Amino acid sequence: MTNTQVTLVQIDNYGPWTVTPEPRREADLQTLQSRLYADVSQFVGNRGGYVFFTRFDNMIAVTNGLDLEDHRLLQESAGNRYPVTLSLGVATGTDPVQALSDATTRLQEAGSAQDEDRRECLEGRVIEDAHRTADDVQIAHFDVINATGNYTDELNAFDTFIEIEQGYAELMRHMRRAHDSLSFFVGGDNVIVVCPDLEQADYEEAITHVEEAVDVSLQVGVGRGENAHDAGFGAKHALETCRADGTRVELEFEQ
Ligand SMILES: Nc1nc2c(ncn2[C@@H]2O[C@H](COP(=O)(O)OP(=O)(O)OP(=O)(O)O)[C@@H](O)[C@H]2O)c(=O)[nH]1
Repeated sequence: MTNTQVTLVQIDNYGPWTVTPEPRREADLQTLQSRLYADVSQFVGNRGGYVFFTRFDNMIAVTNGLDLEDHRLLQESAGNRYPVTLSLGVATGTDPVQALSDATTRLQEAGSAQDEDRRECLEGRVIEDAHRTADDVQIAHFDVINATGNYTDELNAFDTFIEIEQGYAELMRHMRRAHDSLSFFVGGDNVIVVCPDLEQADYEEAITHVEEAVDVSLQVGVGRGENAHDAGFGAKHALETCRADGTRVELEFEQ
């Protein structure tokens, strides 16, 4: 059984900050957001976790292996180096969507994202070391089949982007509704999905659904591990097997 530890990272009072005392230059906001994401990703990634940029002002992380002390250090380090601060909500569970909902509720109960007095909150609980297992995280790494030949080398860069985004939008909605999973675009033609205990047939169903709905063809590798890196690394190896064998779904673990 999976037991995913999810952390919601929220920039405190960011909306008001972007327009105080007057609107700030957009390029500066984009630079701040991408540097902050890079730093959070490096901090969490060095400890075996994954962070997804999602909306940049709210980022979602899989943090199995990080304890509350690690979370506090992330807040302190970001607060020392950026003009904004971070609040963190943490929750765990067999269903990653439910874990994210619980993490979100904890932050919402601590105060609004635009409450001046809610700063550097850390709410929630992590998985005790003694309860961690080698199957806690299940990650699926989806990729558009031959995106280079079908899109990148054929269409202009914006029309390629539209095709890839269509595939992502359909996959993310379907995985959320039908399979209780969280999907994140990670660049190129790749989508990483944080899953509960799904099986080969679930992934085949999702790929068929996306193909029928928006005519985008996907392949997927799936891995498990004690943290996001281990599960995601297994998924990448399984995806290489898809590429080598021409298969659509590869699991790197026994069902
Ligand atoms: N984040 C991330 N991006 C990747 C990864 N592998 C490839 N990409 C991105 O995906 C783009 C397309 O690469 P591929 O997926 O290998 O190319 P493809 O033409 O779809 O070929 P096949 O996947 O073999 O069908 C690259 O330019 C990268 O931007 C990965 O593991 N992680």
